Amino acid sequence: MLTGFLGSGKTTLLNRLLADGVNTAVVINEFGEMPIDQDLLASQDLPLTVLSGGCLCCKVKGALAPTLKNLWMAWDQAKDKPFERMIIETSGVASPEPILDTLLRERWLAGRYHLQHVITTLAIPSAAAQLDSFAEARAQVAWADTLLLTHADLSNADQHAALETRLQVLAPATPRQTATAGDFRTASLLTKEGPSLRRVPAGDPLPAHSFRSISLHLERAPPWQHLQTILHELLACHPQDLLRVKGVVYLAEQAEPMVIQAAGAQLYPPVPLVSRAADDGRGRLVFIVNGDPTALAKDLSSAFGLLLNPNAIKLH
Ligand SMILES: Nc1nc2c(ncn2[C@@H]2O[C@H](COP(=O)(O)OP(=O)(O)OP(=O)(O)O)[C@@H](O)[C@H]2O)c(=O)[nH]1
Repeated sequence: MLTGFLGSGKTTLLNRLLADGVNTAVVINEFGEMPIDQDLLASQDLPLTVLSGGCLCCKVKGALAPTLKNLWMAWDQAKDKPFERMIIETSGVASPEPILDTLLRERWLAGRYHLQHVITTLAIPSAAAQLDSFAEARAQVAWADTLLLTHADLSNADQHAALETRLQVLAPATPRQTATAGDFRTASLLTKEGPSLRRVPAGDPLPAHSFRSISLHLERAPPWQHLQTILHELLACHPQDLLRVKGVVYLAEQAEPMVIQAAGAQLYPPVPLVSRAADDGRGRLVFIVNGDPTALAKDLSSAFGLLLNPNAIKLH
């Protein structure tokens, strides 16, 4: 299971893990109503289930057991086994407990699947602040078998030290690895076994999330400079509430669709999309917000203006 806060590098790690050629079934959980992650997978030719529009720990928790049962049935009945392992990528705001509760306590599943390893990604520049602010981020660290510290190339010594101080308190004994620019040593991650006896979650109901998502479709292709300016301004105006931007858009100067990503204050350069699961020729952007999303929705509407259809902005 891969977990870790918004934008910390789960999908990047997933792509690295999938590159080893082992047949893998993937279950991706996305908080946003409009899923993006499946388009970001380098390999599209695998058993893939996307559970979107909420977290596996709450809104879509009920979908996990049936999904895993269906995948197991397909595996069991196939002559040529379609996969040898499964990777579950949780949403960035999911608490791992209810997911582990399903995996470890559901008798049918626990008798057929073995939970090998829980990996939690933490982006060094932003993780200490996220751990201070969000119980979900602390739970992701608490349940990890391995902590993978990412974005080392964008971090400085102070950020590293601040995170180390927090981890010494939250998970002093959990092994850690550091990665630079997505250069994960995946072979050593995959051969690791989790604990032979696992702590079983208490199963208590969790407090409700404070997170919401906004999704929109772009009807026109903006030049990158225009889109970049809009996104920079939105990130600057909403430093506390706008946690993540993710999407696939068409740009005026580019034939192929481009992947757009921002996490915290960091806007990443757009990357051409290699292949796309479903292509309707329209750009899609998802914004994950902490707290009331109405102020951001208003700003999105005026910032994107003519690029949008009326009623194109959806709050969830
Ligand atoms: N510079 C740098 N960028 C990275 C690193 N790891 C990931 N990224 C970039 O960070 C952005 C977010 O990475 P993802 O792998 O999509 O993060 P995620 O945890 O899957 O995000 P969510 O699923 O939305 O929570 C992408 O633009 C990645 O290319 C890293 O170590 N260094």
